[in-house]
Amino acid sequence: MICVKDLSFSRNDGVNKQNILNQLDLFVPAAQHLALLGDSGSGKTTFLHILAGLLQADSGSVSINNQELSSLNETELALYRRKIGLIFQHYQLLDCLTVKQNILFQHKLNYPKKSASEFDHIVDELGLQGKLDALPEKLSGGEQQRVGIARALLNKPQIIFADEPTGNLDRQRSHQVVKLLTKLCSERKINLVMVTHSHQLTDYFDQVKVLRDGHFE
Ligand SMILES: Nc1ncnc2c1ncn2[C@@H]1O[C@H](COP(=O)(O)OP(=O)(O)OP(=O)(O)O)[C@@H](O)[C@H]1O
Repeated sequence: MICVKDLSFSRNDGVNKQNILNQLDLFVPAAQHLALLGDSGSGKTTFLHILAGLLQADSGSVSINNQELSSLNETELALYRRKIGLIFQHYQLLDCLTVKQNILFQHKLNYPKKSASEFDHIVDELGLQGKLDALPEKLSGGEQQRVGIARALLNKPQIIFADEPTGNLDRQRSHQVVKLLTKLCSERKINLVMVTHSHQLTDYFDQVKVLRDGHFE
């Protein structure tokens, strides 16, 4: 569950102050999926980073599953970040590692002593069986993004934040990836927040918000 109240964020380069997000309110019930749209520069990534605990708001509150992010110290924030999944436009895979190693990488860092019990199942659902020993450069964009999704899901996140995960894919692949991502999140009751430029992809979501000039339309 995501609850945002009266959230504002600005950037200050020492000379000028730029208001980026102004008094935003948002409620996404547990397990629901939100699509976040808006023109380039409207603040979508900034908002996503605040929800993910990577940036701190100037004012207002962000509560994720009843945990107020501004009240967390650095250690608690690090623990919070372990419980979320991040998916990026440019996949952020490690070029020198195989698909299998990429999928397991974050899980190994977060939980060195735990086995990745869902590995086979997730790889199967994402159709990556035949690709496990390949390097990312040998994969298509859609396949690389499915690796990114597998890596995020393996940590059993409570929430997934996806920043334009289809930004590098054609229309057909975009639909395939978003359909799969929303299905897998629904089955696992994961909250999903996805930034996109595409209105055509919003049909897969419970809620759609559009950012304009720092406000929700
Ligand atoms: N590190 C930074 N330093 C200074 N300004 C920044 C920084 N990152 C973003 N901005 C500014 O904040 C505003 C919002 O940027 P943001 O990346 O959140 O927009 P966006 O809606 O995600 O854009 P896009 O769709 O192009 O990715 C923009 O005016 C941008 O120039």
